[in-house]
Amino acid sequence: MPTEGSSTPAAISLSGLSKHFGEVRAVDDLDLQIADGEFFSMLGPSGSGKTTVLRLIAGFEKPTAGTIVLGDRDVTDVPAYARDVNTVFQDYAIFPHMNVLQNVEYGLRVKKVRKTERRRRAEEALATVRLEGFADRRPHQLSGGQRQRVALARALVNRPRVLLLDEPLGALDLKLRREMQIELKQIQRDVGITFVFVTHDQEEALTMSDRIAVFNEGRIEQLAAPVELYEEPASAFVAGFVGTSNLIQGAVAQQLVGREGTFVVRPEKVSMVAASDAPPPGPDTCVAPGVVREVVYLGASTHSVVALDAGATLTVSHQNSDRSIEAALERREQRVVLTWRRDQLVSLGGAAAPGTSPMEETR
Ligand SMILES: Nc1ncnc2c1ncn2[C@@H]1O[C@H](COP(=O)(O)OP(=O)(O)OP(=O)(O)O)[C@@H](O)[C@H]1O
Repeated sequence: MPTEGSSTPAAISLSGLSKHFGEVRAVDDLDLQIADGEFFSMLGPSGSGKTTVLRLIAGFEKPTAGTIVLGDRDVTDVPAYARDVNTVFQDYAIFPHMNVLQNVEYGLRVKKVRKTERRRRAEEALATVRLEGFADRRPHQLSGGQRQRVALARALVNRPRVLLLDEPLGALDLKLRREMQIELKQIQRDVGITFVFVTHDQEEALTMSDRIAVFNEGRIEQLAAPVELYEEPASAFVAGFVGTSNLIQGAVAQQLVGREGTFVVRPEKVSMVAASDAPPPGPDTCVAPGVVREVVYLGASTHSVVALDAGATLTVSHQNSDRSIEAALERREQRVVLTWRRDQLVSLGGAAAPGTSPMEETR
């Protein structure tokens, strides 16, 4: 999977890629390599340029500058239909008047593949997406998740080198979406095709990806494996976009951490205790008294938002496997003490995170 030092060429290489729409720099001087067989996600807020990158790779847009190489072929000036990629969109794009099998066969028919071969490959693709037995159904007789699988089979049947997926699960309800995330990852592993997946849902990206690029204003803020992205965010923007972040900066950092800078500590790394149980601050431990402002019960976990006497507001998360331990403290206006290990602080350079309030972040 990794590109560096590998002898196989990257599935996709973007160099100095830009796309401007008038004044808007939708994609701004992007360099990116995606490895063969990788499940790669582009994550970012609305308008950050993810879809435009996907459309440039597909050939639906012409770059303002830069090159696009698929494998060892420069396709920058190659039209969309002649590129070895397929795209799956959120809105399925399957033909309502054809049954499932005809839908899946369609691309092969256009390419004039012989009937027996066509049938064999379509049935294989339907098996891959676990839709055997649905060949004769019409799209309106399928659930949303099944329709999305037909769209996926339609793309896979062409055996593209690269599959581009633009928020393909966006129209599904949360439960189905979670199931499809796991399934999509399994299918990708089975077929071994490079998947480039666009989403603004950080949990979805963390669940499925080998690597994730976090986009902000047409540029990549950080490119890393899910664990690294979450545990070691490179900027306040990434910390704020991936997971719930607690920022400690300015005078508060000076007081709680003992030095200047901007720091992040994740909510599940912070403990909330009664003042009488608080440890003394030490070289390894940060200790911060405060008042509980909000309590958000989320089923498996509870988030408490605590206004620290030092000035910052932090979110604390704990699992509800043992409700007795912290439940007594989870009351608004309760005085508490927050503690965390100093080595669980991530030190950040740069500017502050986007202005989400702690309550928005917990939901
Ligand atoms: N055809 C177009 N004409 C003008 N501006 C465009 C066009 N397509 C995209 N843009 C602009 O380019 C920027 C990036 O858009 P893009 O769709 O790539 O973002 P995105 O990260 O995919 O957002 P979303 O998650 O909402 O789809 C936005 O400011 C958008 O308004």
